[in-house]
Amino acid sequence: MKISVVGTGYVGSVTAACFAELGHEVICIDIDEEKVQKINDGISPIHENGLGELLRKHTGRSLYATTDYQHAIMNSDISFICVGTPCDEDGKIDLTVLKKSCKSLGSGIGKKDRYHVAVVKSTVVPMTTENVVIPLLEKYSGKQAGKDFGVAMNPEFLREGMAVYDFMHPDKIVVGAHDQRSGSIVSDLYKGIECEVTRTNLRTAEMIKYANNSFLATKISFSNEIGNICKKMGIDCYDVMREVGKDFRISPHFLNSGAGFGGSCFPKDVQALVNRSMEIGYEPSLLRSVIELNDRQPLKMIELLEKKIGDPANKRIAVLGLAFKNGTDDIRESRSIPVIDCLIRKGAHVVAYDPMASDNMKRLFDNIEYASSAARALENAHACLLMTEWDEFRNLDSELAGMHRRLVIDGRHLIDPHSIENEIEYEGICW
Ligand SMILES: NC(=O)c1ccc[n+]([C@@H]2O[C@H](COP(=O)([O-])OP(=O)(O)OC[C@H]3O[C@@H](n4cnc5c(N)ncnc54)[C@H](O)[C@@H]3O)[C@@H](O)[C@H]2O)c1
Ligand SMILES: O=c1ccn([C@@H]2O[C@H](COP(=O)(O)OP(=O)(O)O[C@H]3O[C@H](CO)[C@@H](O)[C@H](O)[C@H]3O)[C@@H](O)[C@H]2O)c(=O)[nH]1
Repeated sequence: MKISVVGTGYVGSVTAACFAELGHEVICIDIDEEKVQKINDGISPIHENGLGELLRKHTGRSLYATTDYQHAIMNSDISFICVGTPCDEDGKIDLTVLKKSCKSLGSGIGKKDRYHVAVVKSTVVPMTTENVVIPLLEKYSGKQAGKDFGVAMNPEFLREGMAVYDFMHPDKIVVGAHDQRSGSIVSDLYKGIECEVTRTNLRTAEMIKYANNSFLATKISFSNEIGNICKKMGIDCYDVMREVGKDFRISPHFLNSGAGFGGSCFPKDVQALVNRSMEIGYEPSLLRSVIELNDRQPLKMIELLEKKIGDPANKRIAVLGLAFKNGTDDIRESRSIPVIDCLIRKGAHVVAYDPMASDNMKRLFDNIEYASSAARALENAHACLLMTEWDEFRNLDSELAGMHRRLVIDGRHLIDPHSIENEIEYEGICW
């Protein structure tokens, strides 16, 4: 099939490259000329395992990028909308970019005499496709959804760092459709991937994505709550959760207590669902607590630090890990951000290190020191805060020797407390 992908950020570039790998012809559309150029040069616009290889393999053959919506729509049969859907200041989903892309897509569909299917892949709160996307497409195309063009909603469940693998080996493929014909066209695109396609309606597909992310975020906040209670009683919560996870009804995944969840999805998606629930007259008290606990959790790192060293003012504090998780340079909603912010306000001298994300963090904090290695960051530091689950932080040893005080506060349970040598003081956020 001939596919166009609108928005070639994280999800868009992975979707485009993976559909090309499945044998489809793909045109990427973006308003960012730099991204378009990168894709046409076979360079990945984001840091993601395996994506560069796929783009090098398919660019110039079955895949290219353009800023020209009209050209892309004319030369494809299906368009996947993969633009960002952030939250505004009140936590409400911000559909500005989605609406703009629907306007351009609608105009393109209006000028076409062949059937075209518009597919929402962006995460949107339930009923957005029905109440916002379809009316805009109809308005700007002058055509009728279901009759002249098709509409579907196909949420994406990939994880950053594992995005290509997740796209090609999904647990589920969900296709919500306005009409049978669009649903079948979208489902057929996934032939070649070993996974059953679940067919449903538009709003159910939208809700599956929010329920999925909210449940995973709830598992993390639940584990953090148990971890905080365990810490107060001297119980090892990691021993506890390991046993809890053996229950097949629970599973061992996403039970790792720590400094909380970050990233471009969980925080904004749970928040958007809370907001949408309030709009329809339901108070989502559990989801609110999930967010509140997650907001408080990183500040526990500071509480532990102050308990150990007192006022951090003028003390050199090493923050190891800036990315929101390992395997990515993405710092969106990273739990390091509130920690660094708080340390700066308290007058500490912050020295940060991350194997990938320092350049991104420099755009947010240009008033802290950035080190080129963990060892450099730790030189003469009064404490080390471990914030991201990078493997290289699991075996810190000689690096700790240069510290002024060998105090490690572990926000990700990276170091086995039982393996700690005598001269190192260790505090786990939940241990
Ligand atoms: N990042 C993830 O891991 C992930 C996973 C699953 C779902 N999602 C969802 O997918 C959507 C996209 O997320 P993302 O992280 O890929 O976003 P992103 O910000 O990385 O990418 C969005 C892209 O859209 C482009 N864009 C902006 N305006 C445009 C327009 N008018 N026309 C065409 N392109 C335009 C931007 O230049 C950018 O390249 C969101 O709804 C998100 O919630 C993200
Ligand atoms: O036991 C755990 C597991 C994760 N995390 C944290 O949770 C956050 C998110 O991790 P992860 O889910 O691996 O990353 P994302 O790439 O944000 O992926 C999530 O968000 C995507 C966007 O919606 C979804 O598509 C994915 O299915 C969903 O896992 C990170 O800060 C992790 O440090 C924990 O604190 N404890």
